Amino acid sequence: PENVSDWGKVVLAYEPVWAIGTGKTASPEQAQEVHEKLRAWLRSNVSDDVADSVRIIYGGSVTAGNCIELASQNDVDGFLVGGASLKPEFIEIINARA
Ligand SMILES: O=C[C@H](O)COP(=O)(O)O
Repeated sequence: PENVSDWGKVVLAYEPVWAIGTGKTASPEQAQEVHEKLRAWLRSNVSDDVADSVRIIYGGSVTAGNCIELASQNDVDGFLVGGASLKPEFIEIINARA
């Protein structure tokens, strides 16, 4: 933590390996559970400020069809999009948290 001078520029991504490019997506509950634990780790090991400001994004078969529900989770701050970023539906994923 002491080696990072600006936590505002740090983005943490959670990507379950079984979800990358497979069409299998973590459920919103699964993603929330992991993101919440990552944020709790930051709170314990770094600071409240960092825990509250670091963006924790989810990656793994995000689509227009599942992005709204995933984005509705408290600790899901955005997405790391692979395959769907090459399709027109990408705009819907970009706007999922708008
Ligand atoms: O680089 C992107 C991530 O590995 C997720 O890829 P995906 O959205 O095709 O599963």
